[in-house]
Amino acid sequence: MTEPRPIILTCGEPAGIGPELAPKALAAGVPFVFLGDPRHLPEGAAWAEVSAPGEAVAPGVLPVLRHDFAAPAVPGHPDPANAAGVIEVIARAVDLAQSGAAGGICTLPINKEALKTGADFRFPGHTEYLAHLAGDVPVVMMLASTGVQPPCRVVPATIHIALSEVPRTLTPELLEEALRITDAGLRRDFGIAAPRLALAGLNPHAGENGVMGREETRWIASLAARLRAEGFDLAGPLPADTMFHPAARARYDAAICAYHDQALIPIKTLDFAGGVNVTLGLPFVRTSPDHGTAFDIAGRGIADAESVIAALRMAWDMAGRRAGARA
Ligand SMILES: NC(=O)C1=CN([C@@H]2O[C@H](COP(=O)(O)OP(=O)(O)OC[C@H]3O[C@@H](n4cnc5c(N)ncnc54)[C@H](O)[C@@H]3O)[C@@H](O)[C@H]2O)C=CC1
Ligand SMILES: NCC(=O)COP(=O)(O)O
Repeated sequence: MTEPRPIILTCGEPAGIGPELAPKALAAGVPFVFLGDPRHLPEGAAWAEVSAPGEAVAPGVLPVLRHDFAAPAVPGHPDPANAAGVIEVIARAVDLAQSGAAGGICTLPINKEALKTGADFRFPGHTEYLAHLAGDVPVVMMLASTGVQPPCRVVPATIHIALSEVPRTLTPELLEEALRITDAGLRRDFGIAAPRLALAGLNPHAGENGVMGREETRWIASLAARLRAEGFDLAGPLPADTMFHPAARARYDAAICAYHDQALIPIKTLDFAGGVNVTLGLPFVRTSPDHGTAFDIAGRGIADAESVIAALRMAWDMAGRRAGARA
């Protein structure tokens, strides 16, 4: 039974709210170190440079593993010169987690457009980039609430693609993989011994027996039946519009949805402040706040730190479970 190593908090987009959230995140009360350029922290923030995760600093002081960027940050205005630094920080955090020097990573938000423009970043987000860095392993994005009961946990089986591409991207293989990774992730990282899964249909009313779309009758229902026969506790395909009220959420531990907004609208509506984004399937722990770079408020000091605090605590819990320190 050993406590895990500290979590790495990656800086994300320096022109977003990430850097101003880092000092506020000390309120999480779990060991972590900020990986980024200290010039991007808010003026007056108490920070101290460390050379490795876990090096002691005074209470209330943000430990910083220094990563020098090309340019200072102007809130709300991403500098293309800094895009490479953002990407390097994520890769460096993964190295630290993979080597065992860190217990896991918690990522502050990146701006996908800024990375594409500034560094021709070819991944739609952290999730896909982390899967690549881990050796192109299959993963799923799960968003988990911490501030509502019954909890809301959602997995979009397809992620950052155009809505018009969803029906052809959502294949039986992809959906089955998402269900299996979610089931395994809930057991491994959330201590849920027998996960109850709920599967959303693709179409309104889950197709209503083929009247409003045929994917459910063509293959989704039979996939669900096969997995149930194998032992999965799996309901569905269900109409997505009635899956997220409290009585419905009480019946499952995670909802597997067909596409991004079907999954993320309910959780961001129910618990924007306390939502945490988790990547399941990676060989290391990764969480993130559920919000983005919020350029509209960056630099004003008003960004709410609840989600990053919840994300750090969740990463610490997951790391503890993997290290055998928690049940
Ligand atoms: N994990 C990540 O790296 C994520 C990155 N993004 C990226 O962020 C960028 C902006 O995305 P948007 O859709 O505009 O979402 P957003 O979450 O950045 O902002 C949506 C609205 O919520 C507010 N908001 C967000 N976080 C807040 C906080 N902590 N406290 C107070 N108010 C907050 C913003 O001011 C804005 O009005 C995009 O490039 C997107 O791809 C979005 C989500 C996650
Ligand atoms: N909409 C959720 C989101 O953009 C998170 O993406 P990722 O960077 O965590 O892959």
